[in-house]
Amino acid sequence: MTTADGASRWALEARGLGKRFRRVRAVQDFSVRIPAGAVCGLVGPNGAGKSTLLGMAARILRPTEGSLRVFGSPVADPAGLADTAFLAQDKPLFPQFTVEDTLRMGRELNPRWDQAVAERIVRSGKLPLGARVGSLSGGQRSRVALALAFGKRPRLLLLDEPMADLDPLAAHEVAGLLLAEAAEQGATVVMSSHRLADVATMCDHLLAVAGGRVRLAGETDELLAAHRLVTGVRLTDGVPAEIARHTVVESRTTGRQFTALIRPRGPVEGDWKIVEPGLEEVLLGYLRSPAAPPLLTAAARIDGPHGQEQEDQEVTA
Ligand SMILES: Nc1ncnc2c1ncn2[C@@H]1O[C@H](COP(=O)(O)OP(=O)(O)OP(=O)(O)O)[C@@H](O)[C@H]1O
Repeated sequence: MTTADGASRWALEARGLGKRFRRVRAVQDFSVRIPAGAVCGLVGPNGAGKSTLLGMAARILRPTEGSLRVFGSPVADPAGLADTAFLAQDKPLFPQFTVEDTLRMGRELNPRWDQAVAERIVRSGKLPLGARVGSLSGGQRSRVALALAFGKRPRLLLLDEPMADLDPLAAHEVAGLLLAEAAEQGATVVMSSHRLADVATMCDHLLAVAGGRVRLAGETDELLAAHRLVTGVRLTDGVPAEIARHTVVESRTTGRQFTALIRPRGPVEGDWKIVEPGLEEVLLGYLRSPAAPPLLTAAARIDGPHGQEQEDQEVTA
């Protein structure tokens, strides 16, 4: 689908996407889309396929199944390369280069380079342009790597754990910088992270993966609003019948106390305490329960032969 000016509404569209490394299926049956302009958190346990997915979108890895489109063009089309910036987990930079050399390299390699943007990011961290990259702290190196990425003026910024090695203060600073630059440039950001607090504060979209498959995808608010956390005193063994008629993502019992994360299919009957769960409760529920059906909001879902099935939802407290 395209907008009035002909641009694709979707930054990423995966249809039946898969990546196999010999016997390992790192990504499989992956059908999802991320709208242009989203700041999307990519979350999941170690080995879930997050880096593989980012690597395919960044054109570093070639899909072995299905298709992947970036702003409507097949990922194999070299024309889209200039639109994408990728910040790998280890933020590769040349340690012998100064900050200034690094920005010069960015300028020489990228036809759309914006020196003012790159310098603003570096200067706002009070980094001397003459400092050698190898002498910088982890947080300062992250800032240089982000300057290099944003200097490209990308439409799509793919970040693999951008804040993993930062202290809380530096992480807060880098998060603010990232959101401000992304908003100013109108860029779409897909950012993998194990730091759920960062994802909750920064991201308006979520893509949760496990075992190379989509578990949750769509607008964060909508995903959370589709769930309820139900607690109360259990009177029978197993999941009480009035709860079992909803989609039960996860349930547990401690003594006589029963707790369940559900996707309500209508009003929840019975004497239960019912609240809307937080991001961490929802994510952990899905990651602990591989058999729970995935949930994709209408914006994230791709219908068709490779699209995921989704149940009808009716959310009521
Ligand atoms: N080059 C490779 N060769 C073989 N197997 C690979 C390769 N890259 C990734 N894998 C495998 O693919 C699966 C997904 O790995 P990936 O790095 O995408 O996970 P991840 O979600 O990014 O994990 P983490 O949170 O630990 O960074 C893992 O089982 C991993 O061992």
